[in-house]
Amino acid sequence: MTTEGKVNEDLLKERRKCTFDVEELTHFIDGGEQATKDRREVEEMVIYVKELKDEIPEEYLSHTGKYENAMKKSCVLIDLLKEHALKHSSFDAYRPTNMYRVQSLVPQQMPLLLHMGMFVPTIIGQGSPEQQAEWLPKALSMQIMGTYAQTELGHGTFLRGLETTATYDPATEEFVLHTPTLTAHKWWPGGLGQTANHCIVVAQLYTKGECYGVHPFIVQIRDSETHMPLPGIKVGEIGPKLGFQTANNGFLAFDHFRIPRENMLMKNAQVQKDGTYIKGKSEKLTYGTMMLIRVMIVTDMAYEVSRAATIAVRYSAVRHQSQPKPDQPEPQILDYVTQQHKLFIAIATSHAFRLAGNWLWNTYSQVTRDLDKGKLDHLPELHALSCCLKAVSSFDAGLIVERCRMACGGHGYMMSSNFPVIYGVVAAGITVEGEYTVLLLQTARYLIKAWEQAKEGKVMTPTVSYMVNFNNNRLKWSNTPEGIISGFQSVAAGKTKAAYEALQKYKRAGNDYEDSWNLASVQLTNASEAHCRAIICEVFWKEIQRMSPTQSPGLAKVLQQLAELYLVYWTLEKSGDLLEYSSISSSDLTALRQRYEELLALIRPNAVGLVDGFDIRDQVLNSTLGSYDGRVYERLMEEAMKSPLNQEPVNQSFHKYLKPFMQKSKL
Ligand SMILES: CCCCCCCC/C=C\CCCCCCCCCC(=O)SCCNC(=O)CCNC(=O)[C@H](O)C(C)(C)COP(=O)(O)OP(=O)(O)OC[C@H]1O[C@@H](n2cnc3c(N)ncnc32)[C@H](O)[C@@H]1OP(=O)(O)O
Ligand SMILES: Cc1cc2nc3c(=O)[nH]c(=O)nc-3n(C[C@H](O)[C@H](O)[C@H](O)COP(=O)(O)OP(=O)(O)OC[C@H]3O[C@@H](n4cnc5c(N)ncnc54)[C@H](O)[C@@H]3O)c2cc1C
Repeated sequence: MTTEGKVNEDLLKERRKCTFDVEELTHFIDGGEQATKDRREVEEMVIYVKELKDEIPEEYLSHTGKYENAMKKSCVLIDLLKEHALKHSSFDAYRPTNMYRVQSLVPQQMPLLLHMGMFVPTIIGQGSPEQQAEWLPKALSMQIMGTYAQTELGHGTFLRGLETTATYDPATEEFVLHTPTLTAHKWWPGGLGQTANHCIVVAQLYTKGECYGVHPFIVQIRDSETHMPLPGIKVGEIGPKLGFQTANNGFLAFDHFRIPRENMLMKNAQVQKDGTYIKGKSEKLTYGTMMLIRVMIVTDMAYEVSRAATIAVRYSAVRHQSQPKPDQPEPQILDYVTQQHKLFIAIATSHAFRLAGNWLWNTYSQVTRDLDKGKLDHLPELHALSCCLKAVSSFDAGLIVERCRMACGGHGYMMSSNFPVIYGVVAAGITVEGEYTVLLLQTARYLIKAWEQAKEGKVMTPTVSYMVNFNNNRLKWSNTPEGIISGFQSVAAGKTKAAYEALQKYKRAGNDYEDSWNLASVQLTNASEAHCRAIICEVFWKEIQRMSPTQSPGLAKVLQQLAELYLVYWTLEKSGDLLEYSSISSSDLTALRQRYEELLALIRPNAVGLVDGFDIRDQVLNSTLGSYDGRVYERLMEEAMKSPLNQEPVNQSFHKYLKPFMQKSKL
C-alpha cells in the first residue's frame, strides 16, 4: 500500500466504517498469515528496484522498445526471484497463487512467461527420468530459454490436425522436423519471436512409414552463443495484438531440420533406436501441460477480477456524480445501488473463482499423483472439470472486467486506469489453452456419458452424482443457499438430459453421431456451463462454511454475505432456467430479489475494506483510478503530463500540416 501524500477523505471515511479486520481477510485470501508474509517479502524485494521501474509509461515506447524494456525487466526480476528462492527453499513458484502474482510484479507480460509456465512443466510432465536429468538443470538455471510451440497458422484447437512432421530416420537415429505448408507454421507461442533458443515442438510422429499422431519434441532453434536461428529454422515475431504486447509471440518453420532421437520426450510413448513405436498408457497424457495451465488459469482469473474490483470500488468511493436531492451534495457513485450491483458481484466472483481454483488445484494434484502410479481412472473427470472451469472463469472474468471499466465512466477508458492491460489478460484467457466453446464441448462429452450412467442407475462420481437425484425426483425448492445449489444442479441435469435427448432425436432423424453432436451443440455447451455454475456455487458456499469457524465473527459474516450474494445473483440471472428445471416459483424469485437488495446494503459499508483485503499494492495495481490513497484526479493529471506530446507547447505537425491546411482553407 502507498501511504505517501494525503489520503482521500472519502476513502478514510469508508475505511472507518469497515466492520472486519482487513488484515485477517488478506491472510484468508493468501492462505494464511505466513503466506501473506512471504508474498509481501517478495513484493518488497522487487517493487523498489530502480531497473524495474518504467522511466516513461510503456505506451509511449515503440514496438521494439516495449519488447526490450520487458526483456530487461524480466531478467532483473528473475534474478531477484532466483536469489530469493535460494534463500527460501519453501518458495514454490509453481503454486498458482505464487505464479500469477510474481508475473504481475511487472506491468508487462514477460517474454519469459512460457519458459517457466509451459517449457519446464512439459519437461517434467512428458520427459523420461533421463531426459529430465539432462534438460531440467539447464532449464531451471536458465542456461537455456524455452517455449511451447504447438499451435500452427492453420490449426490451434484441432491438435490431431497439426501439420508439422517429425519423421524418424533410423540410419542416423534422428528425427527430421519439417513444415510442409504455410498453414503448418507454428504461430503464437510466447517468447518464440526473439527470446527462446529452445522449444517444445508438438508434431506428427512418423516412423517406419506410419503416422502415430502428435508428440512433443525438445528442439534447439537458436545458437547458444550468437542467438542466430540455426540453419533450417525460420523464426520471427507475429506483431501487435489486442493485449500481451510484450509476450513476444512468434512463428516458426523447419526445413528438414534434424534432432537426435533422444529429443522426443519419452515419459509416455517412445520410439526405439530401430524405429519401433511403443505406445504410452494413454494418448491424452501428451496433453498434460495444457491441463496444468487450464487449472492455473482459474486462479489467475480470480486475481484479475480482484484487480478490476479494487480499481472500480476505490474509484467509486472517491467519485461523486449527479444530485438526486437538490439540497444535498453529489453522492459517491458507490451509493447508487446500480453501481453496487455492478461491483459487489465482482468482489464475490473473485472469492468464488479463487476457492474453486484452489479446489481444482487440489483435485489436479491428487489425480496427477495417481497418474504417476499408473492409475488413470479420474483423468476424464479432471479433464471435464478443468475444461469447464477454465472456460467459465475466463468468460465471466472478461465480462466483469469490462463491467468494472464501464463502471468507471470515461476515466475507465484511460490506459492509465490499467483496465486495458487487465482486459488483455482475461480476453487471452478465454482463447488460450483451448477456446471457450471448444472446452465446454469437451466437458459436454463427459456429461453425456455421465447422463447415460445415471439412467442406468450406475454409481456416479461426486461431481455428477446430482444427476441421479434429478432422474429420480424433483426436489422441493427452498430459498436457502443449499436449496439454490440443488436448484443449479437440477438445471445442469435438466440441460444435460435435454441435450442428450436432442442428440438422440437428431440420430433418429438419420444424422450420424458427429452431425447430431453439431446440431445439438448449443444445448451441449449450455449444459456444460450449467454444470460448471453448479460446481462453483457449491464449492464457494461449502468452502466458506468450512472456513467460517476459523475466522473471527466479523470476517466470517461478511464472507457469508458475499457467498450468499453470489448464489442469489446467479439465481436471478438464471431465473428462466430455474423456472424450467426446478420447482422455484415466481414468489420465491420476488423474495430473492428483496434479499439481493438487502445483501447489497449489508455489503456496502465494507466495500472498500473488502477490496483493501485483496492487498494489491499500488505498484502492482498500476492504476491512476485505484490507488490506495484515492488521489485519482492528481494522478490522472500527473500521467497526462508524461505524454510526449505535452513536452513542448506546439507540436511540429502544426507547422508542417495543420497551418498550411488551415491557410489553404482560408483562400
Ligand atoms: C492468459 C491467461 C493466463 C495468464 C497467466 C496465467 C497464470 C498462470 C501462470 C503461468 C502459467 C504459464 C503461462 C501460460 C500462458 C498461456 C499461454 C497460452 C499457451 C497456449 O495456448 S498452448 C496451446 C494450447 N492449445 C490448446 O489448448 C488446444 C486445444 N485443443 C485440445 O486440447 C484438443 O485438441 C481437444 C481436446 C479440443 C480435442 O482433442 P482430440 O484429440 O481431437 O480429442 P477428442 O477426439 O475430441 O477427444 C478424445 C478423448 O480425449 C479426451 N481428452 C482430450 N483432451 C484431454 C486431456 N487434456 N486430458 C485428458 N483427456 C483428454 C476427450 O475428453 C475425449 O475423451 P472421450 O473420447 O470423450 O472419452
Ligand atoms: C495471447 C495468446 C497466446 C498464445 N500462446 C500460445 C503458446 O504459447 N503456444 C501455443 O502453442 N499456442 C498459443 N496460443 C494459441 C492458442 O492456444 C489458440 O489460439 C487456441 O487454442 C484457439 O485455437 P484457434 O486459434 O485455432 O481457434 P479456432 O479453433 O480456429 O477457433 C475459432 C472459432 O471456431 C470455433 N471452433 C473450432 N473448433 C470447433 C469445434 N470443434 N466445435 C465448435 N466450434 C469450434 C471456436 O469456438 C471459435 O469460435 C496463444 C493464443 C493467444 C491468443
